[in-house]
Amino acid sequence: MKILVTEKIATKGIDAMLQSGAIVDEMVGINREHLLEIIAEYDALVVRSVTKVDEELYERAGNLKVVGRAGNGIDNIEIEGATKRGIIVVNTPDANSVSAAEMSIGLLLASCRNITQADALLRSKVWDRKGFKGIELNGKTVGIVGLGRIGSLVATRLQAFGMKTIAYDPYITDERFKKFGVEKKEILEDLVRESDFITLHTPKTEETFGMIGEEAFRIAKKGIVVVNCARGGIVDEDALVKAIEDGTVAYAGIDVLVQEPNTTSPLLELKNVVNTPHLGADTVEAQDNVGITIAEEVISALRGEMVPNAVNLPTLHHQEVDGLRAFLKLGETLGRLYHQLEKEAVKQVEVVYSGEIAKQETEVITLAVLKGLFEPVLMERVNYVNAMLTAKQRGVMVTESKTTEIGNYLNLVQVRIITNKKEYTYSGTIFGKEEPRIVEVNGFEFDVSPTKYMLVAENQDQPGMIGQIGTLLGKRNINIATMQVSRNLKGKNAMMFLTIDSEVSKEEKEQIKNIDGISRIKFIKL
Ligand SMILES: NC(=O)C1=CN([C@@H]2O[C@H](COP(=O)(O)OP(=O)(O)OC[C@H]3O[C@@H](n4cnc5c(N)ncnc54)[C@H](O)[C@@H]3O)[C@@H](O)[C@H]2O)C=CC1
Ligand SMILES: O=C(O)C(=O)COP(=O)(O)O
Repeated sequence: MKILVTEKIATKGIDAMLQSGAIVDEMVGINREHLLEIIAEYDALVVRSVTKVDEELYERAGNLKVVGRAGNGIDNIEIEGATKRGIIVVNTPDANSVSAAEMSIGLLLASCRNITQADALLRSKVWDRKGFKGIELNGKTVGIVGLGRIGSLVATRLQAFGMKTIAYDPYITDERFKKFGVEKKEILEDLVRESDFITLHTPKTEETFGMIGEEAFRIAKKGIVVVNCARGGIVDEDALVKAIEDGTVAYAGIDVLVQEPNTTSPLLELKNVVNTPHLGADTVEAQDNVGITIAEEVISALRGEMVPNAVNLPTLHHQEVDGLRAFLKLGETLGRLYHQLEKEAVKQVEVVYSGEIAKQETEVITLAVLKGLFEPVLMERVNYVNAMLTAKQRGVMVTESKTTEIGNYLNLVQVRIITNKKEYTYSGTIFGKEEPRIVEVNGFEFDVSPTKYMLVAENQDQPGMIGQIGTLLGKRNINIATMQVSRNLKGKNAMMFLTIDSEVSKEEKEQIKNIDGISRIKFIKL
């Protein structure tokens, strides 16, 4: 495993990657041309907010499997290109939230109490207490745009300063507003009109870019304070400069700019703005946390394990991932069974979840089914990241259905594969905590612990069949671990499911096929 790190991350993070046996090349500040030249050598790339991870880079990165963003915002990473190629993108969304929230409050206080200006004057040997009269937070209204991880931390902290907290975030529930004691504003304009302070905590998206601009400053109270510790451009920089010059904005605290690095922004010239060079996440605690977390995630992702913070996978929490591991294995096994047993083009895949499992977030199990279904037959890499996209590209309709009713099993996952000719079904369950079992194939019931080598035979339900196959395998020194027979209608068809300890040669397969009464035999290798 070769990992390239292009931006400074904590030593603890690098050590964690090395301890896992990976080769880690730290090339902090590597230039673009050099990066494009060498990226093909690497399995994983670890970046912060500076390195652009885009189509051009993916085109050159033939071995890349994981992009690790040591931090939160992923606006420097093109997700679609990664998804298409099955490259998993992971980040550490929680690891630096507290630091970013504290920085936002720091900027707010520093700007409205003229702390940096006063400090600069005193350093120039002038003791002057005039001209620095600030404003208090107590009793004022702060408008928080985006009540996510950081916005909510800012809210509860500013409440301790005696501030009224209002927020605009149309994408979260009323319960979340209540939980944090924040008054909900249905429209941004209302928030802008009522706020004495506005602090931004949204991601940079088409919708949020420039959301605080000329129009907002036209309706804002005179003398407001604006803090942007989220992403450059969420507050329109030109409009902000104008609003500061005409007195609408009394103070601003700015940690992020559209163009970074940047030493020429007009905001740097304005005395009532406190500017910092994107330092929101720069604390010992946040960086240690980010470094260790990203190392663990990148290593897990390289090992093909589920990572809770994968950006291009369904959102899962740590406990959920742990609880689903056995189901992922089961889903993949059921998907694989189809292609080893049948050859017809798949039109539709329906995954039916019954019992306890139906209460959980099952999307990722469906991805495991698709991974199992497509991976063995496609040249390109198919994994959790691009399995759904692969299905779409192949015109395969994927549906999920759920019932919490418990039948014969506490949990049941049934995969229905529909082709132009017929429907095939494969069902499985989890026994105990971790043990996947195949319990049904095309209407025949079993209880099979899947193993690497298996043999499935369809035969006439007549005496002597089991004996003949058993004798033949025995003669060839192929040990049968388990053998089960299931029949649908007495005297008609039966299906045999054998788990065996070793592979079966071509010649042996032919011999079994020739046994009288066997209509079909398939060898399965998981
Ligand atoms: N300056 C720095 O060093 C740091 C900056 N950040 C940035 O802080 C920002 C917030 O991060 P988190 O709180 O972790 O994100 P989050 O995803 O937890 O929260 C963002 C919130 O914004 C809301 N939102 C999205 N579009 C919106 C819209 N159009 N109008 C109103 N609300 C909208 C979402 O519903 C969500 O609740 C991000 O831009 C992130 O990149 C994060 C860490 C450090
Ligand atoms: O985590 C984030 O979103 C940040 O903005 C921090 O960026 P950085 O890792 O300090 O370049």
